[in-house]
Amino acid sequence: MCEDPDRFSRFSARFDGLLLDYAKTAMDDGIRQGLLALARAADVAGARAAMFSGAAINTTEGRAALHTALRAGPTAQILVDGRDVMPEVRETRARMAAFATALRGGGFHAAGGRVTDVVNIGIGGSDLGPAMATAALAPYHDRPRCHFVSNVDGAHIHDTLQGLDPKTTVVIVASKTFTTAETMTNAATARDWMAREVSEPGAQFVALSSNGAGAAEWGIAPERVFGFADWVGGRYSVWGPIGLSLMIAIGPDQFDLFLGGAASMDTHFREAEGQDNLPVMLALVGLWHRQVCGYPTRAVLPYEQRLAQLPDYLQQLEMESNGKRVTRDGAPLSRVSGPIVWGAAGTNGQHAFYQLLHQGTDIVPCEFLVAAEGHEPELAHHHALLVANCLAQSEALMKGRSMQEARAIVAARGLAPDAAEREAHHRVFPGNRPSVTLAFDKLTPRRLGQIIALYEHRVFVEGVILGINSFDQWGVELGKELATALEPLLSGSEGAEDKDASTAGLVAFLRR
Ligand SMILES: O=P(O)(O)OC[C@H]1O[C@H](O)[C@H](O)[C@@H](O)[C@@H]1O
Repeated sequence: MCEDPDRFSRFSARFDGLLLDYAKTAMDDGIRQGLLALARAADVAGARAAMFSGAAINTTEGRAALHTALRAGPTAQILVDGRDVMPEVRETRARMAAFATALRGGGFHAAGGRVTDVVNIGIGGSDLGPAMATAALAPYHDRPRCHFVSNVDGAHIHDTLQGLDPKTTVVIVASKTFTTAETMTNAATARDWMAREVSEPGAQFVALSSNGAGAAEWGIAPERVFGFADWVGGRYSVWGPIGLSLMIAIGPDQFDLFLGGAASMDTHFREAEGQDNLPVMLALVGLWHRQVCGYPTRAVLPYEQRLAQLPDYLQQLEMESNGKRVTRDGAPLSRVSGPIVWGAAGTNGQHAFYQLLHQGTDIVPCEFLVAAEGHEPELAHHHALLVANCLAQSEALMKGRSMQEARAIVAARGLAPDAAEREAHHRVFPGNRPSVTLAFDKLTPRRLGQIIALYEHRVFVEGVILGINSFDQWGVELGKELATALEPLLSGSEGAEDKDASTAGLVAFLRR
């Protein structure tokens, strides 16, 4: 892949301020044509049209997957079961904006006056999206500090609430179902904390949920409940009410730009042809690596500290969507499921796990993300070093270092021949390790919206070609059921005799 001087122009695609470079993969014209033919054969275009139209494509749950409606423009009309859903979407967005504006501007009065801190309590899709996006857009924050609590481990809520003033804190309970055990446990703890100093704690609680009745029963007044339909999947929900903490942090105008970015990616995904279509090409490269080359994992490596949570976010988006063992019809999948997604921010990962990326025996396709510009012009030298590191890594993965080159390096050290030969082996890099780079001008709200939507559509295309339903998540159920049954065993009210030996032994040890 190093020799062809035209590779970059032939194996890259652009949209707006984004550039997708996949020239550092083993892709060639023939492979790309074959993959595009595969997409046509799987009728990706038809599935895409069905998704955007509001058809019930989430067949196992009998509902649409219409997160794109949450970011659709002011004139859009989208019918679900014959009814236009957009008036309600717009009305909720306007209510969110009014609430966020009041909270940011001091129009909302907490017991102690102006709100200083907002705590979002949620887990999975009700946490990862807003937490990731809020961290990503830190340069655009100008009002209350936003905190995120997800883990049922009491340490999480304890450490977050410590130091906050209940009289100037607003708690957002984010849960599509309003039944998730972790979230409801944390929400009750937050309410107790607030009740110690605030006479009417319910007035400082907000609910984001599809279960309006559940929120009302929990004591949150309807004016502070922001609802959404069941056709918004948890991991696709940052664009609507679940994004309220982000909207509070950056303001409704910047939030609109975030939505506008995603909407522009939607249009690009619907209109761009073949290899010009970024989500399609990202998906096809992913399928090529996983299904054809057989690489089991993919590393996501943002060279942007504020995107440090992107790998976590993408783990849910991709692995909960495409980690399935049966097709839409319930037949066993004749291929492997989507890859294991993992990663960390560069340059930190370089000093941790890149050793394996360069010299381990498994090949891990890497996905680098990097911006041309940072938000700290006074620290431009940091940014130059950051970008140099990003490009150096993909270059090193591609080029490697031959035994001959390693020998030359070792020779300069004047070692004895045996020792030199031994050491040279350690200094060989096999190279030809594939990577993709998503480069962009600057991590603005619009660009972040585009990047997230790009990944959503990539997951969709991969799911369609694999023939699976990317919008359900039955695989998380069993653990939840068993946890409910185990809790009384751990609190000691029931014996663990019926459990397997390992579980019973662990219960006995952990119960003390
Ligand atoms: O928003 P909630 O209903 O509380 O659900 C939170 C999360 O929990 C579930 O177990 C699912 O695996 C996730 O897709 C979901 O986002």
